[in-house]
Amino acid sequence: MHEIDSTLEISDGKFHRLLGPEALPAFGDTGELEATWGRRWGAADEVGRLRSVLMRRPSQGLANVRANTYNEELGALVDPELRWYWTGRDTPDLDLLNAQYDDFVSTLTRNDVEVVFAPELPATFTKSVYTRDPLITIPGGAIIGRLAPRMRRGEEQSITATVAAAGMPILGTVTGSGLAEGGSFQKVRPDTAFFGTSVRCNPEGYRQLARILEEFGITLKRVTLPGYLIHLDMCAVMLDDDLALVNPRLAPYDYMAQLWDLGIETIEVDPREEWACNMLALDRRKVIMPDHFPRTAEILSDRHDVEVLPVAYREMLKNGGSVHCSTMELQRDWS
Ligand SMILES: NC(=[NH2+])NCCC[C@H](N)C(=O)O
Repeated sequence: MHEIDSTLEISDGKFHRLLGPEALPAFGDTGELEATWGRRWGAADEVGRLRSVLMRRPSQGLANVRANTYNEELGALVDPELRWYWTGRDTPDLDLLNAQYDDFVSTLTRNDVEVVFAPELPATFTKSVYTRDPLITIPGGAIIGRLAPRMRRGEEQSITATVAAAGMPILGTVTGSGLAEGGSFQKVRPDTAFFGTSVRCNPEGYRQLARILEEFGITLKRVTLPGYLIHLDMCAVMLDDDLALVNPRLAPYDYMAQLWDLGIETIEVDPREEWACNMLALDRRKVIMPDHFPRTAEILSDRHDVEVLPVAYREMLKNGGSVHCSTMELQRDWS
């Protein structure tokens, strides 16, 4: 019999046919994702059982916020080099900030949520605690955005490395002149998400995200945020598949009308608690929310059967973001 000498003859056809390609099941098939990437990464909505979040501890650079930088007009301490702002006249109480942050992390871990930490960045990255913004997640993986202001540009690389090191697929990256921040992205249905364009999220960022999401069967609807409002997650939060909490003084009417068209009932924050929408759902009708919005919390628990887990988080809000801004879901149950 003729022996094949593979260093002289190409023998491929004889066995690659047997070892043939397996394009299907496709990447996003749940069994395929689990077998190839270790688990069912990503999330189809913002209310499914939360399994894993991305966080980063408050920047040590907040120690550089100086009292003599108070800007009367803006009501905040503002860095002359534009690397930070901190609302009010007082410098950050770092002990309080860190203690409140640690309590928030414990509340998550006590509720069996895995916390994946991105590493500390250089001191100029004073807003890097807000891991909501450098990326978005959908079923199957993450899409890395592109942050708008110079004070945040560069967080993307460390987020990419952290997500990849966790073993999660990266499905795309916003490039070119696109600006897209995760705080302005909201999943409301497995096939529908919203993106608020703003001073931080431009039409080109929308165009790129919409194109990537189309591949995954998700339609991205654009709404324009009013004034200088930076992110859609200040306007509304999903509490259940068909229930959202909104702040009608911030949310574009057009956006609320589209929620109603999707069959989503909206309830409103107490008007004295403008920040109250920025909370994190652990599951359907179960949320973590800062404890200084008692009126809205009462509306949720007494009238809508939402379980509210309060955390003290007020110091962090002076940096311009709350509990939703401080987390990005890497995994929620989806099917
Ligand atoms: N998802 C959010 N709403 N993030 C808030 C980030 C706010 C932060 N002060 C910034 O300017 O970047």
